[in-house]
Amino acid sequence: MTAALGVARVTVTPIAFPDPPLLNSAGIHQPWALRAVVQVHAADGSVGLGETYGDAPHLELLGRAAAALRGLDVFDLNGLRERVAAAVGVVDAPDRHGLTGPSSAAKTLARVVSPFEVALLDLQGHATGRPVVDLLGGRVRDRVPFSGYLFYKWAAHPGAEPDAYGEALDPAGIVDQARRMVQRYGFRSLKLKGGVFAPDEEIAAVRALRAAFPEHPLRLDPNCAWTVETSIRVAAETDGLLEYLEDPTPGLAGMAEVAAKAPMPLATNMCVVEFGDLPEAVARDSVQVVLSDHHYWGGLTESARLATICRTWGLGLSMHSNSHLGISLAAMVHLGAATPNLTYDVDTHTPWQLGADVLADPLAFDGGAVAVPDAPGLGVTLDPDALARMHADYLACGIRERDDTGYLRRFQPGYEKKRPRW
Ligand SMILES: O=C([O-])C(=O)C[C@H](O)[C@@H](O)C(=O)[O-]
Ligand SMILES: [Mg+2]
Repeated sequence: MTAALGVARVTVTPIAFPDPPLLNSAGIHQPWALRAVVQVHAADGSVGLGETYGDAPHLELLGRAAAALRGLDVFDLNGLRERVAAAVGVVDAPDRHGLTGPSSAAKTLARVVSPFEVALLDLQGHATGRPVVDLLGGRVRDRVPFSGYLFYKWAAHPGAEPDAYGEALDPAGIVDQARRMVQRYGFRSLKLKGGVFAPDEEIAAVRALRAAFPEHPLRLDPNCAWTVETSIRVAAETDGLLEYLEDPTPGLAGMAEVAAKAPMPLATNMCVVEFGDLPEAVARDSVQVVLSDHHYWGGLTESARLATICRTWGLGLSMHSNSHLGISLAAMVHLGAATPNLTYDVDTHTPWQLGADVLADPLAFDGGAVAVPDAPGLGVTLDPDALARMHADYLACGIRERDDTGYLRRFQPGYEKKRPRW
């Protein structure tokens, strides 16, 4: 038997990168998105990478976990979970925007474990000479398909220069954005982030997308901005237009009421957000598609277990995404490639990072898909200069917690986050 490979030390580096003014049901993205890069250094000098949220309360918990990992065998993922659970304790650290649904101690713990688990898998890959996809069960596809993620947005943050995508505040703006995104990345399905304008305006945008892209499967996600009644009405009016309707209304009970009448499947990354949510969701038939997200489901191996549960209960499966960089994209690609029942194209914010990355060799999109790397581990390499620059941006930007609502309130003082709003 080969000797265990122990963790020598762990670093967690908070970083920031420019984020366009994207609107959602919580408000608007701030000028900087926060992330944290985890580097797990093994005793043989190899380094595993992970990426996660960079909000201050989360960073504090990451620090506690990082301090507890010395000597852990990089193959001992159960040991990782035990150590992190002991270091973190029972803590519930919700995010302010609420775009990933309710928080709990179990979900908080899963969020803290995740980047370390990805980094250990990266290390396992380096130790064995195998890509992470092989450690997750082997590849069932060579390319992972993504959907183009469309947002209502301002042309620029107030006082700043417009970004490359410009303004999108009506159906024509959304169609124009979709054209640019499809042209540049080749996406073959499209998701509109809704919950920003009154439902009829968003239905009009979906109709305009259908007219401009007759072959692209479409999705609409208002992040729980609608009542049950509004959701049922919108579902009826978008019959035949959407491959799924994502999180129209809050909660498993409300979603079940909508699902009973909606002509299309309902998807969620807001009401099934941890394993404990699944029994009720299945019993009520609240959702037909689960959007996993390794950042809050506890990492890649736990997300693969979620996929098995979805298959058992006949649930569709895809992946949720919020602002992320290339380490997370690589992790999503390996997971997507190892998941037989990935039934829909995966979400990604990659176009919205406008080229920023911490990697020397970010994975590229071709025909809307990303080829699964063959190199050992995640198959990506950190760019230490980029990391240092983005850490300096973190120190200088002054943002310590994502707050879409507070930022919008600066420009629209009466703005309130309401779920449901309509
Ligand atoms: O429900 C979703 O798809 C998201 O929450 C995705 C992103 O978080 C997005 O809404 C955002 O960041 O504004
Ligand atoms: Mg969603």
